[in-house]
Amino acid sequence: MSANATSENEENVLVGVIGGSGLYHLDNLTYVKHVNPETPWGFPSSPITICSLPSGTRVAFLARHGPGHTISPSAVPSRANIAALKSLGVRAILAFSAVGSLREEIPPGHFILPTQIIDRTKGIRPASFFEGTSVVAHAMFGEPFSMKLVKWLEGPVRKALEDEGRGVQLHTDKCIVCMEGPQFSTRAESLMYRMWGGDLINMSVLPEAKLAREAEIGYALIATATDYDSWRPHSEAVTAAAVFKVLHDNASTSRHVAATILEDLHAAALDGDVLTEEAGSMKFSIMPRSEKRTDEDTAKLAYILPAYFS
Ligand SMILES: CSC[C@H]1O[C@H](OP(=O)(O)O)[C@H](O)[C@@H]1O
Ligand SMILES: Nc1ncnc2[nH]cnc12
Repeated sequence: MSANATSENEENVLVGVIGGSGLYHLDNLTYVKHVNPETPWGFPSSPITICSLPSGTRVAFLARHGPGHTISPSAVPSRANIAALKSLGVRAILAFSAVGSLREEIPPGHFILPTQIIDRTKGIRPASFFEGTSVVAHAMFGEPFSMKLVKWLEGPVRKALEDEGRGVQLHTDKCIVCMEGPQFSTRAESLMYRMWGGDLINMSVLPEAKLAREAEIGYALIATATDYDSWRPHSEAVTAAAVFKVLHDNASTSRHVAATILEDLHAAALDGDVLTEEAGSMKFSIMPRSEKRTDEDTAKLAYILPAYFS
């Protein structure tokens, strides 16, 4: 285990990609190597693949559920995933996720950049790096995604989808419900989420987005619709089989989008413009130092926030 994240930053990888269901590799990029950092929160879901873009720029790829999809959404080691990406120098995360649609106008196959989240996880997932330590922190989460990053993504993602030519449309400003799973929702729940203002549903965006915020990493989600969940009265409720039918095409389009936009995203992250909301955001979220803070906790938290815990 390393002392802190930045001292491990030999790769100088600024952008990390998290792949969800169906997206287990970015094999349209050049493979460089695998790394598997042990963090204070354990090992990530899978070894992280370092890939190279045509210019030589490196990006990191992590399969959320492991390469053979062996980790259920409730058991994803999100703290280790986010900490491991931070240890490589990652400052912006582009996460992909298969989602159910709660809106008629978002059919399976469409892509979405959500801007809000409703938390329907059940409190069984460790959701903070500060949990179990002697340090209390309250991160801002009113805007759960990095709005500058989301706004930046809109143009390049839309263009990449148009260039691909499969007619995949992009929706913006949507609200995603994150449920616990692993079972899908009942029809009553699905209808309730629509009444609450939910547009999409998945089992993965939390606590990933919260942990990225605590680690001061810009985080945006590209949601890829696979089904209409269970709210449509005359249609079958969602099944895994229905989801699998769409995963392959969605993954192929996701790889195309990633390959098309990552070079510019890396440049934007290097420039810093898309990440100004995150940089320094935890500084005033951490409660004042108490005499109860242990050296062990300080060292642990230095792994993700060396600026405040060294
Ligand atoms: C395979 S259907 C349910 C599963 O799909 C989504 O995974 P991911 O977000 O990693 O693409 C959803 O969150 C569930 O985990
Ligand atoms: N309907 C759904 N509910 C929750 N997670 C999903 N992932 C894909 N489709 C989903």
